Amino acid sequence: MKQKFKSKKSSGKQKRLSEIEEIKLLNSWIQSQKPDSGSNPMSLPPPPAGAPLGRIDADTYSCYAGATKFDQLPISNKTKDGLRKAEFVDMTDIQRASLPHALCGRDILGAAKTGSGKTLAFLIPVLEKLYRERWGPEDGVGSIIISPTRELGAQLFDVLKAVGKFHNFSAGLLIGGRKDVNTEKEHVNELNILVCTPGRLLQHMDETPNFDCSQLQVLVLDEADRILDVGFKKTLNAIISQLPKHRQTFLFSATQTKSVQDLARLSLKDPEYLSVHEESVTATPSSLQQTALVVPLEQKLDMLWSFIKAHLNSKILVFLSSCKQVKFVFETFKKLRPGIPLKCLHGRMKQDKRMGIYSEFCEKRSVLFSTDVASRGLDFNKAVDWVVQVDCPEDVASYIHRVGRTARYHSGGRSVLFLMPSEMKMLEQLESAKVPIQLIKANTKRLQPVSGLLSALLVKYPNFQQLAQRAFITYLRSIHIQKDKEIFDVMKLSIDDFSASMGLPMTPRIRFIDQKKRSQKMSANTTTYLALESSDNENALNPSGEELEYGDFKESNQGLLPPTDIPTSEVEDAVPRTRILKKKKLKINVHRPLGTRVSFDDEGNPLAPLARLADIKSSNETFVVDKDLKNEFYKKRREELKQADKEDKLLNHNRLKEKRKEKMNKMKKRAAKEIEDDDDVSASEEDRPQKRSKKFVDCDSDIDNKADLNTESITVAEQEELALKLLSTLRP
Ligand SMILES: Nc1ncnc2c1ncn2[C@@H]1O[C@H](COP(=O)(O)OP(=O)(O)OP(=O)(O)O)[C@@H](O)[C@H]1O
Repeated sequence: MKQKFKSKKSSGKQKRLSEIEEIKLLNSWIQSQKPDSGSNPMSLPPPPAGAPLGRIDADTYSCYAGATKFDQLPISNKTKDGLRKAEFVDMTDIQRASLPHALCGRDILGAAKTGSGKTLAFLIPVLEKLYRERWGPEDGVGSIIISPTRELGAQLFDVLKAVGKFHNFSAGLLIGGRKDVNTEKEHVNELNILVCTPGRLLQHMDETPNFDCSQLQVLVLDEADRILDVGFKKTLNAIISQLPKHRQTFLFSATQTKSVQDLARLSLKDPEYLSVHEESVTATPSSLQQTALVVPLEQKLDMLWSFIKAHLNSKILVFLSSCKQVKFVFETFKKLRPGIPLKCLHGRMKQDKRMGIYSEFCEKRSVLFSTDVASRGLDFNKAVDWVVQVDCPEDVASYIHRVGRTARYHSGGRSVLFLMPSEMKMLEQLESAKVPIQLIKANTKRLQPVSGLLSALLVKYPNFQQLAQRAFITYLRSIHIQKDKEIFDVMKLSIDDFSASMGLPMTPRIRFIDQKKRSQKMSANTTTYLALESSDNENALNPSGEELEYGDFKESNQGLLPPTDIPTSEVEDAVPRTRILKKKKLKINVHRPLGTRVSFDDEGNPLAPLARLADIKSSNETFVVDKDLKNEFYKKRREELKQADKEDKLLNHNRLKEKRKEKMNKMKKRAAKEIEDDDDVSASEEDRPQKRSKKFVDCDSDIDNKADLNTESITVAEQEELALKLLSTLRP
């Protein structure tokens, strides 16, 4: 037993010694054969087949910069074993270009087409850095890998587990939507590698006691351009401010940021910019066949239905622009049973369900309706056959990531983009960004209309009507908030036909469109009005000022992120007009700012009150309000209001006085009459209490007061009479 313990101890020591030896060798190899800064290792010749690797003699090492296989790199045996086990042998272009630089400690900005193996390009150097630093459990967080979505985080974590299988690091997946945040908090400080979404990471930074990243060695931003855009700006800035500046940083994406500001925010030090496909003829994988179809808005659902029916043996990923649309199309199509399993994925789903759907779609032939939550990074296990973009992506980058869910690594794939006639400019933008897309004509003869079926469904299942209304509104709103107004113009859409195509019996009224129409009319009349009211309008159009959801996705960037929760108040649809008006009357907005009341000029044009004070300052008809005049205007208005208030108070006071006087008169008259009656009737002594009791019961007929009756002081006859009177007051 003792011997066994001894031999175990000595084998552990042996292992440590050999690890130290290995690290020493790796460090010397890396340092001696460093590629030149700014060079692209892919341009170097690969080591000749059968040539010795690593140390050749005392001070000579093999050149690793031109390596084409993982085995030729100065990486640990543990990583090599992990790679081998996962069947990774040859490197892809981005791996060949970036790994030699990353291994020698440089910051990397890596760009390569979708599905080209960027994940390993940053995971291998993370493992190697910590290994060479002999990172252990007591050293805490050594590397943070940030992903914009939970699903991508989970996928990265799986690859890390596979490649790092033989290492001893502890790693954790920290993503939103998980209930076990408290357990996470207990263990997060013991983790060496964190794979996380920005929100969850910041939550730990804010809430977990003693959460310490001060020793961080490597920071990775996967889908860097997405994480650096406005949606994550605040969160990322808060995270960065808590990280040490002295670290290695990797930024990877298929559509990389080149913004100097972004790089400055991350304090990158002379980063290596490795864009391996920049010279490529196309920006998308060459094995991807891309087509576009002109589909008017009102035919989109018919086209999608027909497409699904014609591809029942395929794995299809369908992109729509909002959660509500995904829900509507998924629920209604599911009821119509197209003959292929349907699934949906969006940011409003519970995390467990999201993960379940993601894994199922990896395994089975089916149709997955999704928002942009599935647009980046996801590598669905068995190839996706088709990517269908029913709603136009917000920009070229978004298009590239969406279609990139198919044709990954060496496999092929196809994609189709539905474009409305008003969105044809997108085709030009794609072509100029080197996206080879072919415009084809839809065969409308084979179109299988679905609108009739949807109408029937909406009648049968009233809750579908609500779904349809919300989907209708969120779609229009998603168009409205797009930045590129040349492509996205909500006013160009045939809204009634669209509503009918969804099976809706009436077109829902939408405030922001009504407002837009009104303001268009007004802008024809007066520029002043618009200039003064514009900020108000904006609030009305985006009432929550919401951080819109992109998957997780309480994350903003108006374009990328599908607008999700439109308040139901924006739906004014099928409710009769009178009811709406009634409701509206009750809703008085007490917070309505002064100056939004509309006045009219002599010709009947609407005029904002302050417009009267406006001066035309320049020839381009900009109206400027004089500050003094404005103050005077408000002062006068305040005085007017004060005066009106005073008058109101006086009026009320007089009214109350009058009422009191009337009451007094009535009482006086009644008393006088009673005295008269007493004089007329010669009543006996016994009669008197009767009178008193009568007074009691008659008094306001208040039956609740009956307990106050002083029954002790009155006779039986009086009591009987009282009881009778009481009963008569109770009778209906
Ligand atoms: N060297 C390699 N040998 C074989 N397969 C690889 C290699 N590197 C990556 N792959 C495979 O290629 C596929 C795509 O890799 P990965 O997800 O890293 O692509 P990506 O460039 O990050 O894509 P995206 O831009 O969409 O995020 C994965 O299935 C991965 O297993």
